[in-house]
Amino acid sequence: MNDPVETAKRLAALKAVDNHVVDGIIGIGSGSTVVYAVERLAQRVKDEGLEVICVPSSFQAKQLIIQHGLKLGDLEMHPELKVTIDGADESDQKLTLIKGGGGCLTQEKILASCAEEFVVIADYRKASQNLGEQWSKGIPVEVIPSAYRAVYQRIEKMLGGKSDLRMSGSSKAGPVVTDNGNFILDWKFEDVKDWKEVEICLNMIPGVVENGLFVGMARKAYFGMSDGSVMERTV
Ligand SMILES: O=C[C@H](O)[C@H](O)[C@H](O)COP(=O)(O)O
Repeated sequence: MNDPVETAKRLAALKAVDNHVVDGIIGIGSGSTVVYAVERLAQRVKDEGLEVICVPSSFQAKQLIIQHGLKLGDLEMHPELKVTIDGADESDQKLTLIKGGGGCLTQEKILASCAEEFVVIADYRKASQNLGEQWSKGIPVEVIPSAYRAVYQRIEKMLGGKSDLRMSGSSKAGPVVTDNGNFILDWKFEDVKDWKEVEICLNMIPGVVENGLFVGMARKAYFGMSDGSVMERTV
């Protein structure tokens, strides 16, 4: 594999799966980095007889689990997870994360919250000192479709910045619809001092289902670097 970003994602995923996965129930995040984690999990199941049941955070994660022949579970059967492994769009020094670039933030946050340990895997482009340095698309906010304008206005009044309704692009006219049948606003923030306060404030707006700020949830992150090493952050 020659693409340095893909190599970095794979190295981070391998290390996280090797260091954190033992027999038990595993939460599977979404996105392109998680693909490598699922591949590694499948390999360990084959080579070592690892006994895992995987709980997906999205349609994509479910497909990955099935394609790799791993055991599929759900939160109703398994509300307590040993570890959840997931990617991120950006992480600051304290492992405050922006997630939801792929629109799966709500289930991802649920899986992160149900796990004894939440481990982040990402490539070097995602590691920042402060949020917003690398990720310029804003904080994803999942909203009930009928409330999107009302939420949009409330966010601007309360927190400033600007929101955009995420659109599907060329393959379908209209907005992105999440796995839950909702819309996504991408809120471009300005001057945030307290991320926890913002996370709570966003979720207090009626019509908001969840937002993509993960504050104080991750304790460990692995970032694949461009030189082939893996940088670890622990908080
Ligand atoms: O909704 C998507 C998720 O939050 C992903 O974990 C995030 O967008 C990172 O994805 P990737 O591993 O493709 O960079």
